[in-house]
Amino acid sequence: MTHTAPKEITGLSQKPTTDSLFKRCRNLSQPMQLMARRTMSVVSQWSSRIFSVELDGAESYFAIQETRKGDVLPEAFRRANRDRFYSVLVSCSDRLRQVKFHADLEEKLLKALPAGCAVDPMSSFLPGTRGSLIRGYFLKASSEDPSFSDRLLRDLIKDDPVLVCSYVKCEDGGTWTQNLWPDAHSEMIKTFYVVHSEAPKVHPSTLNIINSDVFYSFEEAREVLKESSDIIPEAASVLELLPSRAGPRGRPDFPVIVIEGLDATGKTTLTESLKGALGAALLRSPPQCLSPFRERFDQEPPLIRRAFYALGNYITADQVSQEASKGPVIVDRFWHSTAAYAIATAVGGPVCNLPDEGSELYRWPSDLLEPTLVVLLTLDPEERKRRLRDRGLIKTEEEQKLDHNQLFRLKVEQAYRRIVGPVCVTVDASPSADQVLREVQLLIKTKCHL
Ligand SMILES: Nc1ncnc2c1ncn2[C@@H]1O[C@H](COP(=O)(O)OP(=O)(O)OP(=O)(O)O)[C@@H](O)[C@H]1O
Ligand SMILES: Nc1ccn([C@H]2C[C@H](O)[C@@H](COP(=O)(O)O)O2)c(=O)n1
Repeated sequence: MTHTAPKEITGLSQKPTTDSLFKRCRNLSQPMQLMARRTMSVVSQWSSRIFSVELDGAESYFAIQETRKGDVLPEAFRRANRDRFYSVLVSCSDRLRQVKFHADLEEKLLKALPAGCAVDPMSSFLPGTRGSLIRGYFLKASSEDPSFSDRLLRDLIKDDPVLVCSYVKCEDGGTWTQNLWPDAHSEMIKTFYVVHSEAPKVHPSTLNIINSDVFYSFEEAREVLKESSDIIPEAASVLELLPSRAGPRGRPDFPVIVIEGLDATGKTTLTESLKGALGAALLRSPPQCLSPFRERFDQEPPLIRRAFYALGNYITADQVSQEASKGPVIVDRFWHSTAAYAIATAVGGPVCNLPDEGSELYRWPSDLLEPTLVVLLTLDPEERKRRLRDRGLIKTEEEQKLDHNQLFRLKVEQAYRRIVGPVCVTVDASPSADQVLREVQLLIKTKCHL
């Protein structure tokens, strides 16, 4: 089968040596050098990458090849009746700049692109390689003015940490080429043929979870806040509230019981009752002292938001240690919530995309106090919705959103159950508040001898 290379790439494939690229890097400012080095390291393994485009919530994968072998068109290229696509992937050695830029990119693209363009989330990764996932968007250009998108992306690539590719249909229509554009630091342009790729065995988002979504040590989470303090003044205030290091993990004198569950499963009701019934101290994570900063961190990308919640657990752990030398302690949410919500958010799609049971992603942080018992309250979704409505915090239009989020809630609940470390017991929270209290008291008696 014959294929004519698309015009824009003909004659541009002079590839400079790695050495000449490094030399060029040395003439750049330090942040630019870092950016260039990161780009080079990503580009050096470009042809081994798999690309994933999210279309209507489902992922379509494609690989790239230097020579044309077979023409199974990836889903992303089959659907729309367009003749041009682009990908914009964010890659930068400064992780804060990377996540902040990515967080703003979709809006930036949608604002700038002409009407009729579509922007879908996409990512690229090296199968099985931890930390290799980079995220961005797949653009379907408007056929009315294709040169507009070209110009926009050429401007973007000049100063911003992005790798841009255009996708052009081969003249015989059988397949498409991916053309990796040169950026500000290189003259490389590479052309590949796109081919369908099967879904990887493990969902690609799991490759970047460690220290991006879930933090397994105090130091790793604190480092993110330290890096953020230049751009987020509140981060400096949170750093001041932190203990100097993770507290000792020795067994507390009195039992520490954590109550976990989705919102409106009855945690507040139960923890208040347990406090009275057991004469226990009641603590929560995030702790009260972080309340003034929570709203601010909830607006940040996952890297920063999750580091904030992770650190909240260490502050609570310190308070727990002190209280547990005097009597039993009840804790409203702790590390299970931090990890389960983070994993469920990071992993798109259905429950089967979650890391398998036994995955290292569900391990308890080695430097965090282990509770004696974790009680996970579960509730039928309809009853939970009824309780939310009765509580007055739900409006009719929000119910639709809740239904839509049902998949997310299923993932949170599964992730909760898969976390290993302290003993975690599931309790059905649908009986009356008194009955739930009695059941949990019995559990505490059996497991904590209290
Ligand atoms: N066992 C129960 N039976 C019926 N209603 C209950 C029960 N437990 C709690 N509720 C009611 O359900 C609503 C949610 O309960 P609660 O605030 O304790 O949940 P929560 O898990 O702490 O929620 P959130 O995480 O959103 O703070 C409240 O109106 C509460 O009175
Ligand atoms: N220890 C914690 C407590 C809470 N979170 C996050 C997870 C959810 O996004 C949200 C739920 O809290 P609520 O609205 O019920 O107060 O907060 C966490 O990550 N870690």
